[in-house]
Formats: sequence, structure tokens, C-alpha cells
Amino acid sequence: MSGVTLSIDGPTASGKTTLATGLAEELGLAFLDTGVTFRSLAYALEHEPVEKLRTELGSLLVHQPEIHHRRRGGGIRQPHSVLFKGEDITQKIWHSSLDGNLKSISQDQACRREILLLHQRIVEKYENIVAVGRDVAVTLLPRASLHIYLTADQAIRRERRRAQYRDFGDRSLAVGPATARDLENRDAIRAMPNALEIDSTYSPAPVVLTAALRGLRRYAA
Ligand SMILES: Nc1ncnc2c1ncn2[C@@H]1O[C@H](COP(=O)(O)OP(=O)(O)OP(=O)(O)O)[C@@H](O)[C@H]1O
Ligand SMILES: Nc1ccn([C@H]2C[C@H](O)[C@@H](COP(=O)(O)O)O2)c(=O)n1
Repeated sequence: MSGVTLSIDGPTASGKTTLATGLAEELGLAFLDTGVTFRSLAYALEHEPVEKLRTELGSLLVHQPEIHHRRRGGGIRQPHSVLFKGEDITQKIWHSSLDGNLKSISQDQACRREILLLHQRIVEKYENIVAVGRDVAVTLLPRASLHIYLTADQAIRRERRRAQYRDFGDRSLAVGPATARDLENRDAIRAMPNALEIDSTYSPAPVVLTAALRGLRRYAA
């Protein structure tokens, strides 16, 4: 299949990255996790003022989406590497001490605009790509081949995240209910003709992957 673009949205720890990785491996897609940009900027905010991050985002931060994902470091999610001022910070962006910065970056509309421009430049480079994160269906890939909204009960999402990070010290564990933004995005995706909603609460990852591939075949046919 060529010209395959997929967007995956959904609340925290619903399995977006897991599904995207499976799809990327199965279909040979590039993989962009937009949450990584937000987390990288939360890290960068420790070192640079937000004004500089906004205006020099493109030169400060370099994403390296991988065509064939490799999970490194024993289960901690590291979808692709990211450089900040030339330094590989992939390992450093998953820490609860950055949660306050993460909130500031997420709520800064000027920052969000610059992040979107950065992501648009990245996706333009790839004919086949899966992008993950809040609002990617609406803002980044509105013409994707398939838009997936992935859900799971909050208690299950929290448990999965705990298990994922159990052995890795102080990592960000916050898993709240679906936010107003999550629900807004879900409703926007539901209104799209080529959308697929998957509840993974009782479905293991391979079942979710199969459902997504089936959905893609239906819409790509
Ligand atoms: N269908 C599933 N069944 C059971 N466990 C799953 C399933 N999907 C993902 N997981 C596990 O749940 C955890 C969270 O998954 P993942 O990191 O893919 O979620 P996410 O939505 O990308 O999270 P975030 O909101 O931080 O971006 C991981 O440990 C993953 O292995
Ligand atoms: N397109 C996006 C991606 C991420 N965010 C926010 C949401 C979270 O607070 C944070 C980290 O995302 P995660 O790694 O958990 O997917 O970034 C957003 O607002 N828009």
C-alpha cells in the first residue's frame, strides 16, 4: 500500500503508541508521536525561555521519525529519537518533574501553532506515515486515509501505565479521565467519514491492531 496516512488520537495510555508501532511495523510507515514534541519542549523549558522556544522551535528541536520502529530500553515508550540543540534527549523527557512545564506548553496557543508547523514540515517528508496525539486528526492530518480514536476505561489505562513504568523510577504516571479536549476530538473524529473508534478495554494489543488493519482495508479499498 502506498500513500497511507493514519491519525491516532485518544486519552492518555489508551494504547495509541502501541497501535501506531504495530501499524508502522506491519505497513512500513514512518511514525510521528506528537506528544514527544510537547514532552521535549517541557524539558527544553528548563533551559530556555518560552519565547525562544516558540521562535526557534524548528532549529532547537529535531525529530527523527523511524520507518521501522525499534523499542529500546525494556518497555519504556521511546518511539523515535529527538534532539534538543544537538543533544539526544529521548531518555530525559519522561519525568514527573516536567508535568508542570508540560501543562504550560500544552496551554500556550502560540507554542501550539509553532508545534503544528513543525509537525506539518515533518509529515510532508513522508508518503506513508502514522501520527499519534491529541488533535492530529483535526489539525495535522485532516485528509488521512483513516482516523482512529482509541479509548479504554480510565482504571485500565491507569493500571497499564503503572505496569509500564513499574521498574523505571520516577516517571510521569498521571492518568486522568478523558479531558474536554479528548471528548471534543472524539466528537470531531466521529463526524469524519473515514473514522474508526476502538475501545481497547477488553482487547489485547494484537486484536486492536487487527481491527485497525481491517478498518484501513475498508477505507483504502
Ligand atoms: N490493547 C492493549 N491491551 C493491554 N495493554 C495495552 C494495550 N495497548 C497498550 N497497552 C499497554 O498500555 C501501556 C500504555 O500504552 P501506550 O504507551 O501505547 O499508550 P498511549 O496512548 O500512547 O499513551 P500516551 O497518552 O502517554 O501517549 C503500555 O504498557 C502498553 O504496552
Ligand atoms: N498533539 C498533541 C500531543 C500531545 N499533547 C499534550 C498532551 C499531554 O499533556 C502531553 C504529552 O502527550 P502524550 O505523550 O501523553 O501523548 O502533550 C497535546 O496537547 N497535543
